[in-house]
Amino acid sequence: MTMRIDITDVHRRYGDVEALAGLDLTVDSGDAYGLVGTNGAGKSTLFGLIAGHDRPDDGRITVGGRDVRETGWRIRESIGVLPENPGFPPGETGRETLAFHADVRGIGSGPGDAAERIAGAAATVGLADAIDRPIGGYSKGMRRRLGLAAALLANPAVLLLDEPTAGLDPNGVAALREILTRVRDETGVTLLMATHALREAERVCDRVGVLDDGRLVAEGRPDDLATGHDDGLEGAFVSLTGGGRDA
Ligand SMILES: Nc1ncnc2c1ncn2[C@@H]1O[C@H](COP(=O)(O)OP(=O)(O)OP(=O)(O)O)[C@@H](O)[C@H]1O
Repeated sequence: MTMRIDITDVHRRYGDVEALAGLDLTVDSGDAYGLVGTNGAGKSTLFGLIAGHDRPDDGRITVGGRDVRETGWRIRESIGVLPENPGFPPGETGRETLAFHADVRGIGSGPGDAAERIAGAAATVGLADAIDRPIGGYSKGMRRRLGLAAALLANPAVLLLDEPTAGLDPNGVAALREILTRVRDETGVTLLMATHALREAERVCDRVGVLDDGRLVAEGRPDDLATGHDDGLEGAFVSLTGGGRDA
């Protein structure tokens, strides 16, 4: 199953700060969309709203045509989230942590079902051999992949990835890219990825949107956006966001 994301005139204010200022954005079913923006542009705020952890002050967000505020847990099971820094207990094994996530989210109703999902998700992210080792011994890339396995447990139709490659070495970045490409090919999942890694967005995403001060200031295919800029997408980003003044 795959689902489209529609964000229409969404506002979210924190006191005087307007984190999202009338955001309109659509991610087509099965597309990979890269949301790039300056620090504080509103990316994490948007993810919290889509995942149903927070509510917009105005506007509407639908996933698969259903309002994320009204449809409760069933729609949220369709959305997998990889937070930038998933906190995992270092003394637990990967399997114990995934079992906890499956339990909390009610994944796997029949006997053996959750265990099967856990083994499948671990294999998908290349952690089958490490799944019974304590997470304290995992590298950053392995912890990120464990976070991805947790997000994949429910076989989501939509994946939200917040800075998935931040802090990873080039091998870790390549491994994550390979996994995401495979998951997309196999499941047709819709992917929305917030990132500062512009070259990665160029490689992975069908479309890229530039978020600045809570609004989308440009979007398109990465090569179209990059056209006319010596530094490709990076040059386009700098000129669109005023040189990254908050960085
Ligand atoms: N809980 C909060 N209370 C007050 N202000 C907040 C809160 N959450 C976010 N903000 C503000 O809203 C704006 C958008 O923040 P957000 O974290 O969504 O941006 P971001 O694009 O994810 O940034 P980064 O790239 O640094 O992670 C910022 O000005 C931030 O300071």
